[in-house]
Amino acid sequence: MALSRDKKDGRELRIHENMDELSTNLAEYIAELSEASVKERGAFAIALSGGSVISLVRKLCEAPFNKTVEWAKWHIFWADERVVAKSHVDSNYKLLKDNLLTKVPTVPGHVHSINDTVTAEQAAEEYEFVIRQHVRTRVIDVCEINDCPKFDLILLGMGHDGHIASLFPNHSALDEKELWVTFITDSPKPPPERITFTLPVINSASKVAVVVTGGSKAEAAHLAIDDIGPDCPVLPARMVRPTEGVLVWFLDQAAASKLDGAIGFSTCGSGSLCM
Ligand SMILES: O=C(O)[C@H](O)[C@@H](O)[C@H](O)[C@H](O)COP(=O)(O)O
Repeated sequence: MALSRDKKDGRELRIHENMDELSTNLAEYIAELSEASVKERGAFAIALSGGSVISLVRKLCEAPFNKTVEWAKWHIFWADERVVAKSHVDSNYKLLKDNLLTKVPTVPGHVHSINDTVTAEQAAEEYEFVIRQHVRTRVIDVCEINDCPKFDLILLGMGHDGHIASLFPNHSALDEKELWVTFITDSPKPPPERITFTLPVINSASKVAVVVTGGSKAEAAHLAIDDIGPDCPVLPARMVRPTEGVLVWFLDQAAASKLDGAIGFSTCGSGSLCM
């Protein structure tokens, strides 16, 4: 039974007993968002990160999701991507292609990967142009407050250091407020060259889901989620605070083990936790 705790400032915490429960809950969440977006806008604009979250997304290849999700309405982007060939083992495009895109009927023309033949700087520039085109046609919605793209869902993992997408602690990319897509050439997590959404784009999304599993990330999850006071190190994951949208954390019990009050959960109704 998934446990979840609604936090009053627009954030929700869902803690799961095991990976199968987490992957099922995540798939249900994504399928629900897809259905709502297609109904409302005729499209579902999703941006995904790389890492272990994609192994959990594989659940969407199974029944009922593989048949019930309107895959042809999906427009797929990457919240960050390594600047390597799309066939390279480090490519987030290859990761999603191998785990999802070859297994469900998405439309190839709706899969928007980076240009892997240019520099990181050029790839970021071109990717932003592609996103701008899709905002203009409203395939991607727009955030009325700041004219940023308003993705229906941005799906992120989190590193042990609290990085999200390719926004790493104390990196200048965190300060980028104008560009929608920027690039780095010194990623502490290899490979070094990456493009990444900037925080304004991430925080303009309708929904942001951050998926964190494993005890090695428990401290970062605590620092990212709990109210720690003014001396709290500001991890990139803590800077994910959607302006109008909703942030949902999907954690397993190991990753949640250092959260304040994590032991105080009790389930009520459909697995939602009543504080
Ligand atoms: O391209 C990347 O490296 C990812 O986008 C990165 O942000 C990833 O999501 C985290 O590092 C978590 O990765 P794991 O879940 O595999 O630890």
